[in-house]
Amino acid sequence: MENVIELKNVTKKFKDFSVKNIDLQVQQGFVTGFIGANGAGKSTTIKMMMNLLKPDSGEIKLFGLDYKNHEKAIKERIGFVYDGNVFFEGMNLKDIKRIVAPAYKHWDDTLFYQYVEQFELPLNKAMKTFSKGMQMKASLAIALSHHAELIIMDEPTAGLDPIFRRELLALLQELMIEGNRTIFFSTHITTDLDRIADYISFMQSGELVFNQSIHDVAENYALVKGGLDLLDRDTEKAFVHVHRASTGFEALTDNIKAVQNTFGDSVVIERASLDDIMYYFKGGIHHV
Ligand SMILES: Nc1ncnc2c1ncn2[C@@H]1O[C@H](COP(=O)(O)OP(=O)(O)OP(=O)(O)O)[C@@H](O)[C@H]1O
Repeated sequence: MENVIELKNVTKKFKDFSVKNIDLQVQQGFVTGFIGANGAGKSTTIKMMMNLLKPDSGEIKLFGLDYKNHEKAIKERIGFVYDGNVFFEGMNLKDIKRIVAPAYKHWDDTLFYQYVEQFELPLNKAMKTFSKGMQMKASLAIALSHHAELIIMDEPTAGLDPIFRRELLALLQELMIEGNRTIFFSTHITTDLDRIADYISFMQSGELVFNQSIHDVAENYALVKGGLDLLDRDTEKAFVHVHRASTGFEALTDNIKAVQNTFGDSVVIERASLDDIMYYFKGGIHHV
């Protein structure tokens, strides 16, 4: 299976924060949701994938190509959407299209106008008058109109109303029918991912905690509830993190089998949501 995105040991250091030793492979033909708390390093990683930021060390390849020698060829194949006004504020969508279209070999005017109509976007109004949702739609219409094989989005659903968010997810699903497309996007709305993601990449404090299929995440992680008397130095090893309350404990495990072997029927094991997983990881790996 071809890796559309490949990061090998990628590191980027800022004054107070680093993205560290990221190894990530994104396979062709799947949707990957990129999750993590505020400031985890998602946007920094996406910017490096887009060559908007240079890593201090490590290797980044898109479609097996590096940016040093193949920037134009790579960008031709990517549709990039991010939360923020990419375009010149005073311009309208028609002017922007006139500038952007010639940059792409596979630009499709018919498709562009189809999205403009579908997203109900005005062509002659200055972009600065657009609402956040309209700006996101405009950014999407441009990104989708050159038959990109890979769509990379940084929080595309942020600031969108629930109806358009759902429409956007349906649109992304439709785009995936073509088979060889790949979508990689960051989001804080993890329930969106239950609808469309095949893989989940989870970043915390500048490190990639995992990149797993949504099926494996469900198989590997669970919430465990039980009495405090069950916890000791050894039994706690089965957990990523434990929360204690006077009524008992609640913990996240990444090893359901070990929990079953250790505790048997004396604990309750429940499905962990992506939010649960992020919440417990934030508590830190806690083996006593
Ligand atoms: N150019 C920069 N110079 C210095 N620090 C930076 C720079 N860009 C990002 N950072 C810092 O890196 C950290 C990670 O930021 P980043 O935007 O990658 O996180 P994120 O996971 O996308 O967060 P959010 O979900 O809130 O958008 C933050 O602490 C931020 O302040």
